[in-house]
Amino acid sequence: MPHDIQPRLATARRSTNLSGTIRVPGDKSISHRALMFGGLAAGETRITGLLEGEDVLNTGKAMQAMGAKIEKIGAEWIIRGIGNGALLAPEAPLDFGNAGTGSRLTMGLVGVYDFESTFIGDASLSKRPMGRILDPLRRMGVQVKSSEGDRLPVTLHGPETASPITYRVPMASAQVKSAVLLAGLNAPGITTVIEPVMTRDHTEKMLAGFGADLSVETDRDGVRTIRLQGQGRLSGQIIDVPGDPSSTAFSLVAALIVPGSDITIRNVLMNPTRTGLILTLQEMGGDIEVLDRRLAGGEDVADLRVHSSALKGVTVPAERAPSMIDEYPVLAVAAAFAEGTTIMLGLEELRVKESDRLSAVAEGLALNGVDCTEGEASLTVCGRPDGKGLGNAAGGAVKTHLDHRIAMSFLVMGLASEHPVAVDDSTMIATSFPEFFDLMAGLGANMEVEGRIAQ
Ligand SMILES: O=C(O)C1=C[C@@H](OP(=O)(O)O)[C@@H](O)[C@H](O)C1
Ligand SMILES: C=C(OP(=O)(O)O)C(=O)O
Repeated sequence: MPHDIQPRLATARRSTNLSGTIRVPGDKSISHRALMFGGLAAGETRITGLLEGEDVLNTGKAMQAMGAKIEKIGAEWIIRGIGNGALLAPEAPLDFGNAGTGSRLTMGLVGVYDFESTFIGDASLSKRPMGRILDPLRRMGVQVKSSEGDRLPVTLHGPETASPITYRVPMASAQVKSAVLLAGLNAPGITTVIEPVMTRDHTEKMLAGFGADLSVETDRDGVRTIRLQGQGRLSGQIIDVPGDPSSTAFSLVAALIVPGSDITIRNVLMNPTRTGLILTLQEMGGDIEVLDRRLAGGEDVADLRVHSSALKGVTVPAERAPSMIDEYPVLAVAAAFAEGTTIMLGLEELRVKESDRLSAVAEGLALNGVDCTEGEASLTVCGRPDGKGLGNAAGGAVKTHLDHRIAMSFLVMGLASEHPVAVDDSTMIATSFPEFFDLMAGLGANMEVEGRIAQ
């Protein structure tokens, strides 16, 4: 587990001419759901392209603890599911490590069962708010024991029969939407989720693919109403997981800011609920060609060809936040190399990720010489296109707070800064992107991980 491993300092240094063709690992959101729904559905699910990051593997372990059979044969993951409504009581607490998605979706999935399930995680996950999931579960009749402020550890015990609810999601969160829908799978009747702001729609699409009786209606204002008929049959599927756009973001921004770069990233998920970063970087003047757009397993995918570009500052509207919520740290890095000012709005959800990403980014930028201002829910970054003076000549390391995206984003920053950029811990990168260092090195990026304990 990453939280038992000694932190490892990592440093990135100025690089030139990144080049080559890569494939990033499978999408994390789809991978979690593939294991969950495959573990729940009757019959066999076969998955290729699964992200083998620690977050996703913890979801697999939780499904095994509740009765699913999961094995890897060659490149394929083969799941024998237990059948909707038939999960077994886990004998020990379910440990989700660093993963908000794994823990929150599983709370919905199993919390409504008439037995006890306990959820634990690492120091980062234990600080994150779980009330957003526990409130709708309480309304469905679930008894909840939680730590102060509705944090982990959490123990749930569902009623004999869960009550289906109508729930308006109070914040833009695919995890909350998904948890309520998954709870609805085991409640008789129709569970309705109203989503005022659209977030990633993998749960809806994939549940329908597994055979759930689910409908989505969108009104003129874009408010979505998702209705799920509970206690239906789900059956095993064949899933090929496309490349993760959130992992793609790091090599994409690196190629834009490192002079002389020309890279291609193959098989990237282009679901429109996930492409806000690409749109924003294109608006900033980023040369990103979207090639061979195609449909694979019900999802849009494409290859991206990226050349280094002179970027300019833009204002990123609040409405775009859900489609790029995990990409703001690396967008802030791109903004540090853009001409002029970039203003990012609608960032309140960044405060409750693996770290308070808004303050972690602002502190890391300031440590490395970038002029930036942290607002309550906004970030303003004044760029320096040639990277002159950026980085930390004294070797000061960015505090990553157990947050993989902070670690990877600042390592990307070091590739175009005059001075090196160091991060205090790179072990968490394995939660979402174990191949990060190898892929970046293959493109010619100058990064190193030290085998010593960070300060
Ligand atoms: O549903 C998902 O797979 C995810 C939803 C988002 O979280 P929120 O629902 O908290 O916005 C995102 O940040 C996370 O990485 C993955
Ligand atoms: C927020 C993230 O994940 P999670 O909520 O699953 O921990 C992320 O991967 O950036």
